[in-house]
Amino acid sequence: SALQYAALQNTYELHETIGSGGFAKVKLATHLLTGEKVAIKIMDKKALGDDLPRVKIEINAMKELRHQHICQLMQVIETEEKIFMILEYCPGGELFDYIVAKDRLSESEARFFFRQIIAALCYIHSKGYAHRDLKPENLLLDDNQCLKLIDFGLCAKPKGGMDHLLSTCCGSPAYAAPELICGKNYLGAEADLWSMGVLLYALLCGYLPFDDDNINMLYKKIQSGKYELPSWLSSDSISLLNDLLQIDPKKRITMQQLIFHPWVLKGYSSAVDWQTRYYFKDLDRESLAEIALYFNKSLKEISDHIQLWNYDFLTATYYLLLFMKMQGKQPKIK
Ligand SMILES: CN(C)C[C@H]1CC[C@H](N2C(=O)N(C)Cc3cnc4ccc(-c5cc(Cl)c(O)c(Cl)c5)nc4c32)CC1
Repeated sequence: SALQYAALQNTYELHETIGSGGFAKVKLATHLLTGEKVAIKIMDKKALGDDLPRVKIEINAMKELRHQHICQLMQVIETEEKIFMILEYCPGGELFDYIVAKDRLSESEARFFFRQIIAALCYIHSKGYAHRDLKPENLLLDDNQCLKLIDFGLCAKPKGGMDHLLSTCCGSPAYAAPELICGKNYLGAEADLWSMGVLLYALLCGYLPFDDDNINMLYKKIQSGKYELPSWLSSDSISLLNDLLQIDPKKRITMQQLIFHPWVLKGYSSAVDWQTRYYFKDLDRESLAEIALYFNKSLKEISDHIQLWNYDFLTATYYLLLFMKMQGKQPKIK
């Protein structure tokens, strides 16, 4: 009811529900100061129960990750009952639906998207995170064919760094690496690379390499590492799939090799440019000035506040003005 969302009053105008994921509801909303659209993930703490830690993991991870192919977390609001995550809006919806609508993608379109997925994962791994739930449902499209990775509820940041073994068996079975489903300790990065192989297969074929209604049969198929090669796959695609879908994680291609793989380079003049394009060393003066003007504060006061990265309303306003500027719009407050 409207009362429940008092926390959003005068800052966001809520619109329709655009999706729901397990214990969350995602609503479209408008950030009133800028008029920009956002997605608000709304969770009820009681309903979350022992899933609450997953939400904290997702929030803490997303606060550290800033990248053109990761859905940006902009603000977090916590009340007695609710947690609200204000997120970058992705009007294009799920990559999953895009593939289904096209049946399957051409090799060049699959490459166009797969290079973006490589960039996102390469960046996440460089920050010491493994995603662990890679699948087309967790890759959204913005309004110019850019992919945005979402759902960091299962991500892991191993204490001892990325060469530290993980043990939790998680993620969606059809995308899970063999070493992960047979309960062995595994490396997050290696498991993500297997999932990228399953994802690439889904992009190129329009269906999954390993699939079965019976979970045990599914596990057997995954552990066999055998999958069908439809006639339309080029030999280059087959060789990359083979490199990614290696049962033995030590034989699986690494991220560093992947960004230079011939299939990934084909038709492009350069390797995958995976570094973040979001520059936060110094803050954007134009966006700061716009906020300072509106709140009648000094530039220094606003700059000092934004530098705290509290993920409050000012953080969201700053992110949205910055994104407006990156889209070539005037970063203006209404
Ligand atoms: C199948 N999933 C487990 C949930 C599903 C919920 C709706 C969502 N969505 C849609 O399904 N559109 C069709 C529109 C849409 C537009 N912008 C979005 C922006 C962010 C998110 C988002 C959702 C969740 Cl659960 C997150 O954890 C994060 Cl980090 C981000 N979802 C969006 C979203 C896609 C995913």
